Amino acid sequence: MSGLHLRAALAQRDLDVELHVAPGEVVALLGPNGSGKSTLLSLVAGLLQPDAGRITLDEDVLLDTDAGTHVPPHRRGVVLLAQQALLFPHLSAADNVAFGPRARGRGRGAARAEAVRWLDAVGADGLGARKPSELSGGQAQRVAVARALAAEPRLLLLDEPMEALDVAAAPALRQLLRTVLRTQGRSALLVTHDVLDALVLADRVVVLESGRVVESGPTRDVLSRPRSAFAARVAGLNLVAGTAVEHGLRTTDGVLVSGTVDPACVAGERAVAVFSPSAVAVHPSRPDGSPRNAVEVVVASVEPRGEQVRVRAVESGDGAGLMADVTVGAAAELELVPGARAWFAVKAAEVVVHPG
Ligand SMILES: Nc1ncnc2c1ncn2[C@@H]1O[C@H](COP(=O)(O)OP(=O)(O)OP(=O)(O)O)[C@@H](O)[C@H]1O
Repeated sequence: MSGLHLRAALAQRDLDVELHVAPGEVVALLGPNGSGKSTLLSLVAGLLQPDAGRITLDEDVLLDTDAGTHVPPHRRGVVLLAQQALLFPHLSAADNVAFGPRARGRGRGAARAEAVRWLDAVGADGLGARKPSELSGGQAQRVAVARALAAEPRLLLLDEPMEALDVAAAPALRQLLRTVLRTQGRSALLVTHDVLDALVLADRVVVLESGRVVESGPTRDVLSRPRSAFAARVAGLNLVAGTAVEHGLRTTDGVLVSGTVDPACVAGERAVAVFSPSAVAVHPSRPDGSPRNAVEVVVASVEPRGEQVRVRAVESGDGAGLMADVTVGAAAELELVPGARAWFAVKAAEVVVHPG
């Protein structure tokens, strides 16, 4: 058995969960407030004890309530990166990062050298001499990431690491985490409220509701075809997979989807185009005029959603499974019923292409 295996029940938090993170896998935990996401991370980190359960990481038993095993947090080989950077206030940034290597028995010089390397890797070079009180929120979070990674955890626990950052700083940290998690094949369990974090960082999504796993699967499947109420609420986005090209992506069927390309995309590598169903216009025939992404679809279903109706395309062809939100009037006028043909169009400005 390898990777993380967890089975835990904690009545006080109404939690009863089984979870697996494979070696090198990044799993995003999604769920409403109070669904138990942070509690789960605390159990893995060893900050909380379940009433009953067993947690193993690779060949090590971290917890076994039957056998009375409880490995303390600092000997679990896991690191928890919280919303707030939680750096040691009296140590410089470099000493904060060197703390992990020192704890692993590295000499002062070697630990320092590792700290410099990690600060460099997270784009915080030049900040090593500063105390945490002299860092901005974004800088402190970068240093915290460096400190977490320098500890060489077997599993990285991320509790909404982007939450405390302003909107301007979040994309840079997201990209940094992506680079680190992908290139180094790190295993991680990521708690997030943000679909984009899950999409960009995670291989798999696990949805918690009321302390139970209600859905799990590859990120794109869960986000594009959500089965749980929560996933449907947070996701419900159109996702089109393909390969990044200069101004968008190309699907495996050769269809070009134009959009704004995230700078983290590399041409020729896997990417996913994301756009909201409300950005999709529906036409009876091929729309002309401004350059748009347009595809002919066969309507699979038409479901009321408040003031609007959601039109879903059949699961085959170029526009497989795409969704469009239109007014009730438009749906009637266009005679959008299952089996009908229609054109879905979305402006390039409404499409964002992310690494996939
Ligand atoms: N320190 C605590 N003491 C007692 N109960 C707690 C404590 N922290 C959380 N809980 C309860 O445990 C349950 C799970 O909470 P938890 O914080 O794990 O949820 P979460 O999914 O991380 O929520 P959020 O998205 O709001 O951070 C909730 O019912 C919550 O009220």
